[in-house]
Amino acid sequence: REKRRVICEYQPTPRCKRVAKSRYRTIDGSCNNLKHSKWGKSYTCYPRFMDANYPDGHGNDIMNPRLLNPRKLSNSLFKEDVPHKSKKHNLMLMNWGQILANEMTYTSGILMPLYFRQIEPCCNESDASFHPKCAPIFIPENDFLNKELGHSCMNFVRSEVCPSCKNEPRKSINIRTSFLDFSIIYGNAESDLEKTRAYKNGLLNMKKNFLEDVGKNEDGPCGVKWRLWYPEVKNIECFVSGDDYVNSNPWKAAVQTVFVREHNRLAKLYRDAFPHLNDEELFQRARRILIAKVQMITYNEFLPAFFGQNLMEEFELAVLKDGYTEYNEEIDPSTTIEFSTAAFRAIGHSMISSGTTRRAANGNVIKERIDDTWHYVVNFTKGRLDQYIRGYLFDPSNEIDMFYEDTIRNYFEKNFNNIPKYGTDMTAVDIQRGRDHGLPSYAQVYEKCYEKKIESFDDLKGILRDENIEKLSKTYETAEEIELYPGIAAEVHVQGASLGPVAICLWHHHFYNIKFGDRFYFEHKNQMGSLTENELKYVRNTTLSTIICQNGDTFRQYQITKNAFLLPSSRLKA
Ligand code: HEM
Repeated sequence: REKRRVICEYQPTPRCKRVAKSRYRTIDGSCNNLKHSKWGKSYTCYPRFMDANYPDGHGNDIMNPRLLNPRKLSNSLFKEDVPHKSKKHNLMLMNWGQILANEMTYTSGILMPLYFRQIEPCCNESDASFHPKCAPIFIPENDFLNKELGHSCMNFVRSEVCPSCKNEPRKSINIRTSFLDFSIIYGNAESDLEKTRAYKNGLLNMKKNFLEDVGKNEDGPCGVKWRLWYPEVKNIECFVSGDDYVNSNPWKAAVQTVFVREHNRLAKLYRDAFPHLNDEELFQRARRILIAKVQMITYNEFLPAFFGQNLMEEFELAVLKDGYTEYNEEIDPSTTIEFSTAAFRAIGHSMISSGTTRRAANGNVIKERIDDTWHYVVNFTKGRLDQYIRGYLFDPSNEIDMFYEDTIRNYFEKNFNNIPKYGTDMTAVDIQRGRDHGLPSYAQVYEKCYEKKIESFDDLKGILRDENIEKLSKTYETAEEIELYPGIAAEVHVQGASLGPVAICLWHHHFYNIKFGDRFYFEHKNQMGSLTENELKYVRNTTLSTIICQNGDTFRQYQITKNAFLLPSSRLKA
């Protein structure tokens, strides 16, 4: 019976008696909410903001004959005519977004097959016709990927189904905790701690100030995978952290390294002050403060760049100057599938720029295109940490709009598996993923958020940009059918914000819930893990730039803008 229950519920319900009085959060997010012990936990089914919208009602078949092929949509809606670089924000903002994305959401089954091609034959017609996990994206004959590079099909493997005993439409699994608990460093299962902790003085595992380079061991956690990706490179190195995705690119690995160093700096401070504390206590204390700092950066620096200060206040997302906030045990903090598959992704992916560099302290700029370094961190060697970070501080992110770089749309994963010029279109994949996950349409979400119906393309005036309404009216038969991902990318930004109305609604819903529905959120009072007034004051002084300064190799505070997400003014030297 127990086995049946596990399969039905996907995961058994954790019991909280043992941890209810702990001042530290569990590693897998369980028992954060003591009444609903699975809320926000890792390895749970994604809840939905709205009912599923599958053409067959269940999600076994995602083909909707009324919708265009995702690659055709990508070509007609997202093609970049001119580069749209931000004048205000740098790539560090994009990078923090990616860090948060990997932190709060990781859908089981999506990245492995995409990269490792475990189900390679999705593009083999005979297999595609019977393999239930395949939903390949066919490339039209007149498309240059087909005509010039000879690729007629893009691999697409559906995400894992979350087991359920209910007769309900298909759901997917979130491997991550939904909380901002820096599980990308600590992991989200007890077993992850074995690879991330040193089990000495509360420290995380480092080797010569880098994340542990276990990848050199071919049978180690990354050796096997990396050999599949880059068969031509011998003894490939990669980093080991709570999340394999640390190896997504060297810039992300550099920022994560800075935070691992910060954990160890905090552990050392605690050890100096309280030499009698054991390894476990030192580790948990450092982890508790590091997580608080990550939440501070997110709510005080990252989110205002998108909402603007007025909406931050109105939505109760702004960090208080003093005093405490209150936890609400009725709020479910779980990441919804709409937020992960469309709202956060559409915004983040439009900010990606391939104009990436690393920059030496003497001003030398080394161009290192992001599409050449995807999942290739071997260039991140000793002495280059500051260079990568400086690159992201000085290079602009792309504007949030409907133009996605060719790098993203045509050449994503181009050097995987040694296939020359292989091109995948991440935007087409994103659209197909929305269908895989049965997302509601843009109009359905708009109506739920604002209680107003969208019944014609005219109704979209002022909500979507005019030029985007024009493009969308040529690709969708009706305004009601516009999908959530393209709809969000097409929005007019609300005054004072960098997001449109539906993005704001879904971001607000998410970031409000993971603040007030997280018992350990750093500003909450009267909880087991609440910070003391002094601790809170200390954390409220945190900025990303101070963390970079304290943990980079040679950075000085004057070299970084106070808000590390803003492009430096001309008075600052590289
Ligand atoms: C270097 C930059 C980035 C790369 C290479 C990248 C790549 C990817 C890929 C390959 C996927 C999975 C696609 C699929 O099969 O469905 C994905 C998912 C996602 N991305 Fe990004 N991304 C980047 C930056 C960002 C940023 C800046 C954000 C947000 C601000 C973001 C948010 C997301 C989200 C929320 C998902 C869904 C995750 C999941 O469901 O597991 N990404 N990204």
